[in-house]
Amino acid sequence: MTVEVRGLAKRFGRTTVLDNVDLRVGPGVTGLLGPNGAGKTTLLRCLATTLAPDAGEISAFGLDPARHEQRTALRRRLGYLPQDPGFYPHFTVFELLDYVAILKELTDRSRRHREIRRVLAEVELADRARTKVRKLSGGMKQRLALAQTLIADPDLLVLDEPTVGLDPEQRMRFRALASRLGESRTVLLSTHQTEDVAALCERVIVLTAGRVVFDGTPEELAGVAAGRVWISDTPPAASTLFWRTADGRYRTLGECPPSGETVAPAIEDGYLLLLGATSANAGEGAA
Ligand SMILES: Nc1ncnc2c1ncn2[C@@H]1O[C@H](COP(=O)(O)OP(=O)(O)OP(=O)(O)O)[C@@H](O)[C@H]1O
Repeated sequence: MTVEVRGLAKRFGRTTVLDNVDLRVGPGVTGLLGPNGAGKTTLLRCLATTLAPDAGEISAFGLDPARHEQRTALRRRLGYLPQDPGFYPHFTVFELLDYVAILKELTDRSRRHREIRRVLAEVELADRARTKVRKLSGGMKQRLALAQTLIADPDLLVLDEPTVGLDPEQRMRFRALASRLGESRTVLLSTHQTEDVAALCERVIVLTAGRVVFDGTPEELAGVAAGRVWISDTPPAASTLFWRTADGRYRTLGECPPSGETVAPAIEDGYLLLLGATSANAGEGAA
């Protein structure tokens, strides 16, 4: 396993944000799902060595980020896409990547510039190399953030909501890139997009209130809702989650509606059931 986490705990003030998290993540693409505030970013920050946990152990490539020298060695093998990458707005795209590449110890100028051209091509920003960062669109900034993550070809990629702000074409390109990387590297990404998990991840971990509540394949997550997704001509009781589909029928998650027929569940259904969300939005579906 690339990453092993045991008994990880983190509090901010009185709030327990990570509560005894155990994880093992190996090569391939693993998705981290969880509602807002579940602790995903906090967990990824601990793995990316930007935040020290209060308790527990992390080992990545056998290295312990709590130890200074091992932390440095780990950072050499790590690419981290933070949720809010702070960019210097007056840098050009190329200057910014050059700066990051220097921090990543690419000291040879021509090798470094080759590497920058490589990552710019990966995220389709080659034609923006001379553009100031402040002039990029939101989606382009996100791709620039991804580009800096790829510099020096890290073995472990920790990506916090990498598809936020990407248009559909760029999301597809990201999936292609991430799955290619996942063939030989370890990619751990957080997302709210269950479609990305379905399309891309071999494994999915669900975190809620700082605890791992599911760890399995996307199919197994969908399977949580097996026999609990229905299509019917009449709306169900208002206490279940349902909506009217384009063909005028009702899709219900949870209790069987009158004369309902079961349909195959999606990952999102399993995820929502796991979070106990079937009555949280009761009746909204009829709107
Ligand atoms: N530096 C901090 N100081 C205080 N509280 C924090 C800090 N960072 C995170 N938190 C709190 O920790 C909890 C978990 O936050 P975190 O950002 O890890 O969640 P998340 O699962 O990534 O959420 P989202 O999906 O909204 O990005 C939240 O209650 C948040 O307010």
